[in-house]
Amino acid sequence: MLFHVRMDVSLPHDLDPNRRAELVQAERDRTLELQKMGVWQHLWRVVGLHSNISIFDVPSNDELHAFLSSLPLWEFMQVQVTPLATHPSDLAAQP
Ligand SMILES: O=C(O)C[C@H]1C=CC(=O)O1
Repeated sequence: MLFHVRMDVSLPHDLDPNRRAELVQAERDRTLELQKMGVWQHLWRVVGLHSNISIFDVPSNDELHAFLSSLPLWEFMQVQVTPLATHPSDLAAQP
């Protein structure tokens, strides 16, 4: 199942800089891991914001939630999920 996911990150302004650097590195490591697993298929930055638009491919809603909540920045994110279905006019979906 494909999901369009938007993550808006809001780190506290008074977060210790070392803790911030650790979290950002851990997030990067986990993001790369999920991409290598084929779970996190696309990742784009939203221009001008600490936000991203992503496409995930996972078997179920529960597994998507597990992957998203495994992200080190999870507690600092607002996440919007849109499940995707095949569009009948998509050329790639034509018989
Ligand atoms: O910065 C972000 O968009 C949040 C998160 C998603 C990937 C990553 O490396 O960090």
